[in-house]
Amino acid sequence: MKIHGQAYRTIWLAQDGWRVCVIDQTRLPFRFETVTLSSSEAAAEAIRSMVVRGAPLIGATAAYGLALAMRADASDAALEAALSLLGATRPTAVNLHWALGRMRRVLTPLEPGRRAEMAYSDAALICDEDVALCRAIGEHGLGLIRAIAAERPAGKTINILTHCNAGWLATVDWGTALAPIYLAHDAGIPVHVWVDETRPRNQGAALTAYELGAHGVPHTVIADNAGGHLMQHGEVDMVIVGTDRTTATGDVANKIGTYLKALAAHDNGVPFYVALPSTTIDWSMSDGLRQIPIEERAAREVTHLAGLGEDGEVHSFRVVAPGSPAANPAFDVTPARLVTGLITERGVAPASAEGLARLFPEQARGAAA
Ligand SMILES: CSC[C@H]1O[C@H](OP(=O)(O)O)[C@H](O)[C@@H]1O
Repeated sequence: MKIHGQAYRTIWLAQDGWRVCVIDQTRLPFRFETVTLSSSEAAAEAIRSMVVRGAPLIGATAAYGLALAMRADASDAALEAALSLLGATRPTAVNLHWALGRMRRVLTPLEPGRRAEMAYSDAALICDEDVALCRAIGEHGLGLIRAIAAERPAGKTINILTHCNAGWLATVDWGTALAPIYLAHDAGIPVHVWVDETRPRNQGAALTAYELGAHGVPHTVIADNAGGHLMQHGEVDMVIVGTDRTTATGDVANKIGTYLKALAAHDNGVPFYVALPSTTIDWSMSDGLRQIPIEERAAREVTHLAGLGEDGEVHSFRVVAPGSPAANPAFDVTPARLVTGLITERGVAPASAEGLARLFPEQARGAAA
């Protein structure tokens, strides 16, 4: 997408052809800074510290992290060490394990001398594929927005609520939940986005608002607890969120707070859609609540808030009483029964094993085997 008129992806090769550049998302929205990664350890730290975040982008960064590792040492031992290092960074986003598993299958059979070249090639392919998958999600999601607009008075603004950041900053480009919104806006459909701030890391207030503003999409940042009230008063026509891992039966792990929005949507008859590439489906899981690992992040993310001071510098402020403990589960699981539909690159599926198997028969067969 474009920032100040310049097209960007979230991850790209440096001009030297081997180091990897990413946008430092911990500095947004106040500073647009890039980080150049030159080792698998740096790639792992970028994922752990959320310099890069979002399931597809985590997968892409891990893939390039393996390429950096193979450039340094392409031995079997080094490959295994890099897979372990990168695989241990964050537990919930399945794209991480999908990308590492794909790269393992590609690299293991190769002579060490060929591994670096192939790793860079497959990492680039993973990025290009992600862009295409997310663009396709956008097209299918656009169809849903058009259908809702057709049921409203001509020209009425379609109000869409989203949680966290599932925009182009969470992927290589386009995003998942925001891709349909970008396409609807560009097609001239009047859309407005309620942007959940998304405590504690504020990906909504800091990243989604930044993205939508840069693209000229009308939006309003709201407290996380305001969404239910807006739904009760008819101010939300649909909800679209992303996901970090969705089971083969349609249970959805996403940023903490998503489940509460799904409950409010269900109670108010508001369609609740989840946008995802098939790389975010975990075909090995059928019970999200019991099987999906939920990342517990540092208490400091709850007790402190980063913001722009009067001096124009970014500071961290304590917002919790000194000495009070804080808990920080980073994701929750929305059961399939609360999900209206899954917007994938192959179309919109009911949130069920049958619905996903119809769109991805080859994957469902493999999981059943
Ligand atoms: C398209 S994946 C976006 C997904 O990832 C976010 O989590 P995090 O910012 O911690 O990586 C959030 O759950 C988004 O919905």
